[in-house]
Amino acid sequence: MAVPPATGCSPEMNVDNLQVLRVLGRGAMGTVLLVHDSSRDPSASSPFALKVIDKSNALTRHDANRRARWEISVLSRLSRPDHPFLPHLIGSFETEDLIGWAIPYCPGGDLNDLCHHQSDRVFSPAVIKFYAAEIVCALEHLHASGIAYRDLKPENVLIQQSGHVTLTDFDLSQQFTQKKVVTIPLRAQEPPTFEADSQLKKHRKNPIRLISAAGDTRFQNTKKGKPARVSPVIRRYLSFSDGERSNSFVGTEEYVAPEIVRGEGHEFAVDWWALGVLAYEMLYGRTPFKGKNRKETFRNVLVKPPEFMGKRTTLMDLIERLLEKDPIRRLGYLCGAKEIKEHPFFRGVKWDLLPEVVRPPFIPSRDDDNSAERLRVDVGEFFHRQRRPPPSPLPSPSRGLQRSLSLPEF
Ligand SMILES: Nc1ncnc2c1ncn2[C@@H]1O[C@H](COP(=O)(O)OP(=O)(O)OP(=O)(O)O)[C@@H](O)[C@H]1O
Repeated sequence: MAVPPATGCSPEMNVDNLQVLRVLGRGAMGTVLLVHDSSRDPSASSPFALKVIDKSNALTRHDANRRARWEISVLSRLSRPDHPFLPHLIGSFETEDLIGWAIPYCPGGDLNDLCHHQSDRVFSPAVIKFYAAEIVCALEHLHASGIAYRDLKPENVLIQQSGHVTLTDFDLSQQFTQKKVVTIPLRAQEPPTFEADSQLKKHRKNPIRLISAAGDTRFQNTKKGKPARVSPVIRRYLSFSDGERSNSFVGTEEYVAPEIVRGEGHEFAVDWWALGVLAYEMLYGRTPFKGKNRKETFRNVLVKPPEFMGKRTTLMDLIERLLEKDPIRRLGYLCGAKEIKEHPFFRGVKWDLLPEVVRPPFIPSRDDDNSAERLRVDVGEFFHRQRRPPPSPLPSPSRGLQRSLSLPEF
């Protein structure tokens, strides 16, 4: 995969004009800052998000540069034309120490934060329908561009000022040059049985992001995750007669599809699996396969059917069909997003009008953001300060007192 220079495919930005307002988030790969361009927007009325990789960081430098370039190139492709639920690239820069790229700022935080603010940490089916529908549209666009996202999880679904979603973080995505054409028919599925139970309200702790390359060198030696210890890795290329597939182990533990755990080739269907996990999490407040440890989680991913509580609904049916262990039988495998959009859970959704919905379930308040404290330091200086070793601790008052008290003895 050719990785272009950071600024080779996007409007170049002058880093000296970029003023940091505050830190939006820190990921395994870089720091995301809220910035404004002091030359074009001195009053900071239209700030944007700037993701910056510090090339001098020993922990990330092995492949962060390469992944940064990849993310920039994906974003620049997504910007032609823009999609309402995907970010577009505002611009990028590269200096001796830093690579940075700007995307629109999403002031509503992510779906994980939003879920935590619900009284019982779950969303109603109507809210799930709204967010799932927008995510389906975003994935449809990515897949039509030949890109498998491979990192769908609530933390990567950001909420725009309008309340609509934006997917973020494309460094694990992969381009497939060949389009999938499949002729294998879906087999009929037995209707499952369900136990009545109260809704589970526990929430998953921070997921561990996994990247272990089995043939994909882009993801080796990264800080982001420990290698997955799934053995033996059996690759059954022959079970998939068509199309191009990746054999890298990539994704976030609780969201990885069984074919990734098995080390088989995988492609776009891994995103439909992750959508099933996400929809389950929005419904029950926990992911469906989480075990006591990674080994148990993977075992559950491979063999455990998802448990559903309560009266059978179309949402449960959708989730179950997305969480089909065999990717060939999974909803979305044969005809992509079209199949998912036609599922009864989405009945009544006016897909073309989704971006125009004026009252999404949650609209961030503008006041929250204006009241936040602003740093107002330029990007270069911000990272310069970050690299400085922490000052040595001052003597504690009691120690200082003891020392001064003991002075007369000398
Ligand atoms: N456009 C944005 N608007 C607002 N906040 C953002 C934006 N992009 C990223 N963030 C915040 O920064 C955090 C880290 O961003 P991101 O996931 O892209 O970084 P990363 O280094 O790739 O992290 P990861 O560890 O998931 O790989 C996000 O969880 C989010 O809170």
